Amino acid sequence: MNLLKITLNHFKPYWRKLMVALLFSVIGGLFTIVPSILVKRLVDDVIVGGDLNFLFWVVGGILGAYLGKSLFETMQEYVQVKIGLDVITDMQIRAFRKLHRTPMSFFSKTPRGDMLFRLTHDVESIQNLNNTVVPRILQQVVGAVAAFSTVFVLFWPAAIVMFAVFAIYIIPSFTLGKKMRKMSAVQREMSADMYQHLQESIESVRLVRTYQTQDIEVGTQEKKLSDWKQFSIRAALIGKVNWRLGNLFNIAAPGVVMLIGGWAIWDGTITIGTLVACLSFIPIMFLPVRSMAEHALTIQQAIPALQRIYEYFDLPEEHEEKLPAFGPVKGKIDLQNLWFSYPGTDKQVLKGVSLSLEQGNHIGIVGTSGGGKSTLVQLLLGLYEPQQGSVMIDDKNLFDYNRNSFRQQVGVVSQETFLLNSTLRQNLLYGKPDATTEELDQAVEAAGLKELILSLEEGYETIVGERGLKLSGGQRQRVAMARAILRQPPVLIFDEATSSLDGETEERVQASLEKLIPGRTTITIAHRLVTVRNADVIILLDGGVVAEKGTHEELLLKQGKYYELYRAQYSELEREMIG
Ligand SMILES: Nc1ncnc2c1ncn2[C@@H]1O[C@H](COP(=O)(O)OP(=O)(O)OP(=O)(O)O)[C@@H](O)[C@H]1O
Repeated sequence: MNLLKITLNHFKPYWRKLMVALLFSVIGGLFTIVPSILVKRLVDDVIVGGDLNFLFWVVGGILGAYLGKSLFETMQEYVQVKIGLDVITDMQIRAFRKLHRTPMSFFSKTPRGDMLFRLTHDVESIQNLNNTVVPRILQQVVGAVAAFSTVFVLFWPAAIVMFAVFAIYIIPSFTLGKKMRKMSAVQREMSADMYQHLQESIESVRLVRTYQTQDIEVGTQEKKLSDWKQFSIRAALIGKVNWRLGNLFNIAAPGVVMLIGGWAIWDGTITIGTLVACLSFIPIMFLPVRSMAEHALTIQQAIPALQRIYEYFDLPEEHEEKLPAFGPVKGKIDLQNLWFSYPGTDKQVLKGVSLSLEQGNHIGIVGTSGGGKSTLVQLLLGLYEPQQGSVMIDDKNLFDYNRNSFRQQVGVVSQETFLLNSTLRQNLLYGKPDATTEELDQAVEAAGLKELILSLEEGYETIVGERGLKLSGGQRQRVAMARAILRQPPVLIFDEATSSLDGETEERVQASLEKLIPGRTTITIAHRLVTVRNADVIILLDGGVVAEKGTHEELLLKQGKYYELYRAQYSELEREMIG
């Protein structure tokens, strides 16, 4: 990965602003050298030459140069901070967008903490570099170039000596810098790992309390922190050595310049003022180097951070954006001979599953736990691609189209309902942001949520709390249903939509669902057979194969696995009632 190339590409759209920043910094740099030149005149004309009138010019000039430098450098910093923030925003959004486009398999193998760390802390590290270090170093580099050129004109041997000292310094500093960069990358990984553990631990606080594993959790974090601490101490030591090295050369350079300068004055080649000016240029010339050593940590942290963000730019995309849109879905579904194992695993989850649904049909999928029911739905939604077989919707191969345009026309209600930490209205509109109030009211009514909304003081504007915890399971489920209804989707998928509810609530939710089904192709996954008994066809998935297929009555008559499940789930009396 070419870090520099990708970074420069990000700055490309802002090249005009960058030029402005550079111009300001060059003007600021010119003001930087004015005081040293005036000091030369002070020594030669005022102190040695006795021209006291010039003293006022010197003092006024130094003051004016300081004001000019401050003004232009502030303007440069302002422009650069703006560019920096623009670039950082672009990078974060690019990585975030990529995450939302990458195949689902990425999420099964990547810890959430790691993703969050990259999009927050790594971005922050780059921001620190962009906002403070880069503008300052640019000013200092421009100042150093101006100072070097002036020394060259005034007394070139001094410039050569300074350059040589600088070159000698750079070699060890470069080696140390390389080591620091490597250590910083490891440190970054360690920090991300700690963040991930903290996040997991806090998220699973109920589990931790129930199983009384607080001490294990804290112990694990302590161990991680201790390793990180040891490593950080070593990294800091190398940083300090690097900085001291910079200081050493900062002292060595004036010594050598004094030596050759003193000789040249004695020789009559230069004036005392020239030597004083040359000496006063030395700190300006070494400033960028010292600054780099001083900010080494920020710089070294930002490099792996950049690398980690750029890794996301290279993530594969689930499908090509340029694929054609699916167009209006009618609802004919034909899954042919699907073979599937999750990426990175060997286990065949689906082994040649086929099923066909005409538009408006209702299919029930039942079976043993882990039989592949949810996986089948994920394939149907194009979230994963089968290794073999085809997913045909309305006689079109789903994978030849932009899958998002198909998913937009599918209503999914699953066991786990994700609610935003926002108002009920916003949660409902998630299914169709541009829905009218009338459509919203109708969906709420159909999902049996009207009573609840009327009973709430703030109605639609009630905040449903983080993860919707202020709503009961049944209410959450109905919000999910209203979302699905709002879309008026031609295809509906219920994945254990009612399984976590108590009997009474389930019946009410089920009744709302039944109202939704007519005219739409519907797939219902359920453990409880009563949920699917009205389906046109039911398949029983067992170990990744369709073990049985038929209507509720046909499957009962068959007296196979479906019948066994039925007997296991219901008592004789219940069986008589269900039929
Ligand atoms: N993201 C994943 N990565 C790897 N394996 C997975 C993943 N999701 C599910 N599996 C495996 O695939 C198999 C089928 O899982 P699936 O969730 O489709 O079963 P299911 O029939 O819906 O089960 P249940 O009724 O318990 O919800 C299981 O063995 C499961 O361990």
